[in-house]
Amino acid sequence: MRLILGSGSPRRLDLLAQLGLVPDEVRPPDIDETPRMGELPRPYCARMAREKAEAVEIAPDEVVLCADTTVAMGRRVLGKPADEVEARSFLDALSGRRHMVVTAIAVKSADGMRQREVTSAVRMKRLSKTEIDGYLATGDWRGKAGGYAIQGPASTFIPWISGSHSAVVGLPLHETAQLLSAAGIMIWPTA
Ligand SMILES: Cc1cn([C@H]2C[C@H](O)[C@@H](COP(=O)(O)OP(=O)(O)OP(=O)(O)O)O2)c(=O)[nH]c1=O
Repeated sequence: MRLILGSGSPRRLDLLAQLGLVPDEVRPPDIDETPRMGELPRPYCARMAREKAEAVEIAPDEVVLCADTTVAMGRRVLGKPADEVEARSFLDALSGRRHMVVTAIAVKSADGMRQREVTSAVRMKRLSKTEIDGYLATGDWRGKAGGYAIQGPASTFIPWISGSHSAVVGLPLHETAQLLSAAGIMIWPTA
């Protein structure tokens, strides 16, 4: 079986490497990521992962892995900020509060689609203007759901998480290994 990573996220490539997997090809999907009116974060995230997998063409001997990470403030979806102004508004909203990070994965092969989603709780300290200004200046918020990345300088803002660290970064490795194995990708090579 050939493994296709249906993602342009360098984080997902790195996380996959932690399973000892190097994709045979990377095929980033191009879909409309606009949430529907009133769509809640978890169903939105699951829909995104599924639509990404549906958008990637595969041959009968290929398995494609797609994922979506969404930050949820209550019923509100915080996606990737379009610009620094939006990133600041996200950080203002997250400051001093607990939020959820949902990552959904979808694995598609000739025998169908398998999906999982993982929700983690993350607490962010109360941020001062100096901290927000300083963090925005690093540019690390770009392309990150909610306008921060737990694996970068924003980790100094996060005293506590409950859930899966790899899921917050972009790919829940436990569930990813399960779905890929079920689809015929060998994780632990036999001698
Ligand atoms: C919350 C959080 C998100 N992120 C990243 C992971 C994802 O790359 C990104 C969320 O955007 P996604 O839409 O999930 O993914 P993407 O657009 O980067 O890539 P693709 O659709 O091609 O798979 O936010 C972090 O790196 N660290 C974090 O702590």
